[in-house]
Amino acid sequence: MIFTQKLQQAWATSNSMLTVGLDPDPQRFPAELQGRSDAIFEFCRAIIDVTAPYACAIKPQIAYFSAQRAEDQLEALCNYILEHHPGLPIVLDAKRGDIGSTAEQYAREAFERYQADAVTVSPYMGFDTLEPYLSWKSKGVIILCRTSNTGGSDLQFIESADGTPLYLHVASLAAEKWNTSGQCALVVGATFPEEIARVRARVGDMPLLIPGIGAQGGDIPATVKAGRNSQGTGMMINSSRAILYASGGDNWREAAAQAARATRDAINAAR
Ligand SMILES: O=C(O)c1cc(=O)[nH]c(=O)n1[C@@H]1O[C@H](COP(=O)(O)O)[C@@H](O)[C@H]1O
Repeated sequence: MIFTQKLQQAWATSNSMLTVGLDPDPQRFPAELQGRSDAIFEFCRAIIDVTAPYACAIKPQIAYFSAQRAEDQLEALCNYILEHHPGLPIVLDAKRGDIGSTAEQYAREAFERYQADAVTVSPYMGFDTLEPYLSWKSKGVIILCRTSNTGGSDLQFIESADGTPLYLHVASLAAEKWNTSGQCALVVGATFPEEIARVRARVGDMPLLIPGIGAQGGDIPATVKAGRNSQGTGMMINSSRAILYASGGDNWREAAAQAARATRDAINAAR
C-alpha cells in the first residue's frame, strides 16, 4: 500500500496522530534487559506492542541502531512491525542527503533492506538528490523543512531578496515542484508553532512530521492548531524519549503505554 494511503488509514483506525519514535539507548534500558545481546530488539518490540494502539506510525532513528552495530535488530524489528502491526507505517529516520548515485543506495537501504514506508531526507543538495527516493512511487519522502533544534535557524531562516526564509522556499518547492510521486511530507518542529502554520499555509494537505513535543518541550495544543490540515488530520506528531523512558523501573511497559495514550489524548483534545 502506498505511504499516504497507509497513513490515512492509520489516522482513522487508531484515531491518533501520535508517532512513536524509537531512539533506543541501552544505557537507559530497564534492568531486566541489561547485558542481553538482543536488548535493543526486545526493548523496541515491547514498546511497539504496548504503544501501537495509540500510534499512527513508528519512527526508528537509524543511528541508535548502527552506533550499536544493531542494524540486524532494526531489520528484525521492521519485519516484526510488518507481521504484527501491518497497518502501522514505518518511518525510517535517517536524514539522508547525497548525490544521486549514492542516494540510490540510501533509498534501497530504506525501502528494500528495512522495508520502510517512508524515509527522512535533507533537501540541502537539491532536487536531483531527492529523485532516487521519489522514483520509489509508493514510498514516502519526508523532507527537512523547519527542524526542531535551535540551530535550525542558522540556515533555515536565511532570507532571499523578497524576504522569504529558506524553510518556506523548501515548503513551496516540496508542494509545487518536487512532489512528483505525491508521497512527499515535510519535517517541521513542534518547538516552532508559528512556522508550522506558515508551512501549512503553503503546502495544502501535505502530511507533516512534527517532532519536538515531550522531551523537547513543544506545546501540543499550539502544534495541533497550527499543523492540522483541511481534514483535521495531516500530522505525524513524534515523541520518542518521553515515551521510551517514561519509567526506568519494572513498570516501564505500562508507563510507556500510559505516556503514549496520554499524548494521543492531548493531541486529540486540541483537534
Ligand atoms: O526527523 C526527525 O524525526 C527529527 C527532526 C527534528 O527537527 N528534530 C528531531 O528531534 N527529530 C528527531 O526526533 C527524535 C527526538 O524526539 P524526542 O526524544 O521526543 O525529543 C530524534 O530521533 C530526532 O532525530
